[in-house]
Amino acid sequence: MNALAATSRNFRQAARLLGLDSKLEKSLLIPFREIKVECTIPKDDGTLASFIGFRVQHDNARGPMKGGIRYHPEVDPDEVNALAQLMTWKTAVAAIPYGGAKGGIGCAPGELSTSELERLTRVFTQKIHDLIGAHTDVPAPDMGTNSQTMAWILDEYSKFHGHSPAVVTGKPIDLGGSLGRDAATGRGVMYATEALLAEHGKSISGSTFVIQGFGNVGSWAARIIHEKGGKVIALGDVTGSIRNKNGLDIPALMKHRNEGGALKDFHDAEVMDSSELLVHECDVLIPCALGGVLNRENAPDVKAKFIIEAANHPTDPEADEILAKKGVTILPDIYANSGGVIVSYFEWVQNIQGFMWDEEKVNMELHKYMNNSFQHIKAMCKSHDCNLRMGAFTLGVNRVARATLLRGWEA
Ligand SMILES: NC(=O)C1=CN([C@@H]2O[C@H](COP(=O)(O)OP(=O)(O)OC[C@H]3O[C@@H](n4cnc5c(N)ncnc54)[C@H](O)[C@@H]3O)[C@@H](O)[C@H]2O)C=CC1
Ligand SMILES: O=C(O)CCC(=O)C(=O)O
Repeated sequence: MNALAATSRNFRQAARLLGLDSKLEKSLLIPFREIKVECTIPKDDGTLASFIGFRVQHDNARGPMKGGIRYHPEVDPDEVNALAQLMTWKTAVAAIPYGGAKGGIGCAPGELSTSELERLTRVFTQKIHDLIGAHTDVPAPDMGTNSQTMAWILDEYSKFHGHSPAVVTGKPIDLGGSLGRDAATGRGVMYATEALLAEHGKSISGSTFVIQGFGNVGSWAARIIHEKGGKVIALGDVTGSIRNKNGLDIPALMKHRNEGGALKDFHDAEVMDSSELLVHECDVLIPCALGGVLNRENAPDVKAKFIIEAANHPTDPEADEILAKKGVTILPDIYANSGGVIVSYFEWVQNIQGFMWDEEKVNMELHKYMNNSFQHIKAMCKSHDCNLRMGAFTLGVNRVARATLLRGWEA
């Protein structure tokens, strides 16, 4: 099942639990606007290369649409559509005043030079600049993009609309970015994990972790979990996977990676087959890379007791059912990885206020938002007798439905 079919299925299940009117249900599923643009750039060698860029703006009932921009070879319209829809429910679960959007360009960023990436980002921005904005649609980083990408978008957008720091979040601090945004998704993953484990009488310091992905989300999650005393016993990225049953030395691994070393060359670990990573023995499994990685093929072999969905849509519905039967508890993406968009919201607020918060305040507010959402999700689980995914979906969908109805349908 592709990401869009899976996300829409979860939405429909939540709509049924909530008893939503069928016309409202249909209207909430259809995206507000789907943008597809052709982006041609001169490569460094003078030849031309063409790429397709997408931005799907899913819903704006609760506020400006919000969501990342992904650079990856597998970016396709259905996936962007699904990710945009997930953003709508995610911002509602987090109770931040946004709708949902997502964008992407089908490209392999690792195969483009920095100047080619800059040209591509600028051309993409030229094509969509009149459809984004601080009060319409606010992009941010996602897989394959980072604060530098946001700086180029800010600069290109500002040529058309004047200096506009609030048009993107996840910017460099020197351009109005927020302290704590870089670490926010990983830190939010830690707060979410802490809340879930506490419910089960467990703690991060007494648990073992396996993490897939060592980019922005995975490396920060690993680092903060390690700081909290958690033992990260296996870890993998696109280049390979490693393990150490006594716990990987995450600060040393970060240093090794930041000096250009590949995971497999890290001295204090054993190289393992990446196909074993997601089914490795552990208490907590945290996928922090691609979608659909947990499916009917590997779900029966998963040994983790808890799965924290730091990636977007890592578990397909078939795996969801298999894992539920095995008694695995899954903390869903629209809550587990919401730390990133929550601190994006703080960044946007700071840009609009023209006042910068210190990092302590950012992290304290993030903790408060993550804990509040967890309590609200649990309340929905109780009132609808459902699992955490449906608790989060019913919470998010209900908030968007209420906002839509309050705004009215009159033309
Ligand atoms: N950056 C953010 O603030 C947020 C990101 N997310 C989600 O978290 C996930 C990761 O995003 P980022 O860390 O920002 O991306 P990133 O581009 O910084 O890192 C991606 C990581 O995934 C690894 N990876 C890629 N393909 C892989 C494969 N086939 N097998 C194993 N590892 C693979 C890469 O090697 C890299 O370590 C995505 O699903 C993204 O949508 C969710 C919320 C916010
Ligand atoms: O920070 C943001 O605005 C969006 C982050 C994002 O794309 C996500 O949560 O999946």
